[in-house]
Amino acid sequence: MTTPDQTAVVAEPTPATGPVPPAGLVADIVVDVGAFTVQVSLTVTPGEVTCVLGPNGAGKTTLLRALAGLAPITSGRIVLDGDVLDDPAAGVFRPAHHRPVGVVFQDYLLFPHLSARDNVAFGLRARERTGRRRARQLADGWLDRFGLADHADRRPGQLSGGQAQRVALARALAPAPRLLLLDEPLAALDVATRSDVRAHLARTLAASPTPVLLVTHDPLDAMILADRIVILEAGRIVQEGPAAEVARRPRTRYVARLVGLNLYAGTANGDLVTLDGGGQLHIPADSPPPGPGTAVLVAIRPTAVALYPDQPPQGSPRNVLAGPVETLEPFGDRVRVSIASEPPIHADITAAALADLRLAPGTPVWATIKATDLTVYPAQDA
Ligand SMILES: Nc1ncnc2c1ncn2[C@@H]1O[C@H](COP(=O)(O)OP(=O)(O)OP(=O)(O)O)[C@@H](O)[C@H]1O
Repeated sequence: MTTPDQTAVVAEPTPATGPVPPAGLVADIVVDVGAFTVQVSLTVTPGEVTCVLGPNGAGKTTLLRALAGLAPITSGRIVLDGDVLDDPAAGVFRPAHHRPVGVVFQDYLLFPHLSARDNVAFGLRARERTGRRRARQLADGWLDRFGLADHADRRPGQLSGGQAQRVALARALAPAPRLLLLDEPLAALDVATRSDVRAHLARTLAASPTPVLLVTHDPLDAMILADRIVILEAGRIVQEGPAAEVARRPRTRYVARLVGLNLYAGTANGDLVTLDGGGQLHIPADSPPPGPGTAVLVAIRPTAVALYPDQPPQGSPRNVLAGPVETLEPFGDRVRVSIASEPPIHADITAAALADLRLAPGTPVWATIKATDLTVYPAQDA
């Protein structure tokens, strides 16, 4: 029950405030470079790491350059923590050096004539107007945190690739940017260094409240570093979501290849899907059947595909495909066999199975997949 005293407290008028702008990045932009157009709508919230994945020429770098203020947008708006950085219709354009945005490109772009300390201090002095002495002290703190205290006096040419990458990250983070943009930050590193630096990057980004947009070609980077994945193809976002969801239900062939799945588009009728590219697949009868004529995607893990040298006996509710082996490639601890069947399919088999089957390009082979190993989902987002 409410006493009169409590009512008086609750009834105290609160000052009117305007709507609180969303924190983090909100971008809805069109960018034209030559004949190519990037058109995306994107948000990144504080503390979130979003990875942008896409094939060569998809527009990933163009997107990052626009957000950094290094390329003008044609139309739309870029808003960071409620501050409008770009809005050509309103005549707003905040130049790159006045944006609270940290940028790390794959070739680091460290100043070759400056020590690691002065490279990091440069970022602080440029953005924060920090005095030289103070900037160097702060830079030493960052280098220490990144395990580089002993390398502060070295120039970039005296650092390994991994160390230089950490200096670049320290330089970008030191001025406390409100958005961090990373363009293929691990691409220039050799395989061994890459996994160390990836682990360091994962720890650093997880501990940072700064929203991060990271461009990569490498699905492993995305799976390890990202809270959310955005797939860019031909300048458009074709899929976005948590990494596990994107991996489980790819919406394009590019994504399916990226996460190592077979993917087919087709039309469902009961428990049979007629594929757009030719062929049919039996889908699980017990799953809720898509309505007749529904456009669906069917995903199959290559490890769920069993191979036989001869036609397997009929009977069980399996899909049976036949065709010659097209290619054989090592894939992790298995061998990926691509078969020119209808539809074409990839199977991942062990080296022992490969030896048993005596497969080579051109060998005829039968592939079976249980209906229960097919994942079926609507081709359009619900
Ligand atoms: N300054 C420019 N003038 C004309 N076209 C450009 C310019 N910059 C980029 N492009 C074109 O825009 C498209 C997207 O390029 P962008 O570098 O953004 O792709 P990307 O996804 O980063 O590719 P990659 O993975 O190969 O680095 C490409 O077709 C490229 O040729």
